[in-house]
Amino acid sequence: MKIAIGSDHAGFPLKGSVLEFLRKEGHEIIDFGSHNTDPVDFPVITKQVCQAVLDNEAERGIMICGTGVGASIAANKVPGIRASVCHDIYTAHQCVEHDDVNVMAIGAQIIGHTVANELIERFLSATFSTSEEFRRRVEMLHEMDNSNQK
Ligand SMILES: O=C(CO)[C@H](O)[C@H](O)[C@H](O)COP(=O)(O)O
Repeated sequence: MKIAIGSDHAGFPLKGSVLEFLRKEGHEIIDFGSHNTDPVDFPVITKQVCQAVLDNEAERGIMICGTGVGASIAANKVPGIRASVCHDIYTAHQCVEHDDVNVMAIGAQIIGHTVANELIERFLSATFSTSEEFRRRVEMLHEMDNSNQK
């Protein structure tokens, strides 16, 4: 799968092991930085990751900040993006199955690399349900995106 990934300075320490894991699993990666621990504002990198998903350069996005919170807030402001902080296994797959989440946010100050890799594996292997109820709800989210753009 093609994955767009990014972090801020707080997420950078976890990004290395995540990149290694993604490569080992055979994923194609677009890395939008950060490439060191110099302070960088998470909305800047988050927007780039989200744009790559919207442009179909990547099928899913992964953002790593300190807590995952700032990145998920920023990503959810981009029309067409549905983002979630995923710090437990159930959320990591259910958010895709029910809500068609396309950007996962994780916090390097909250979880370690082993948990991060397992969460990412569950997120990437999940697929959106074909059930009408979930499709209907995500369609409502699209409508909210469109009305907010006006
Ligand atoms: O977690 C974050 C936002 O939700 C950020 O990654 C930062 O860790 C957090 O905002 C703290 O900022 P700082 O510049 O690292 O002190």
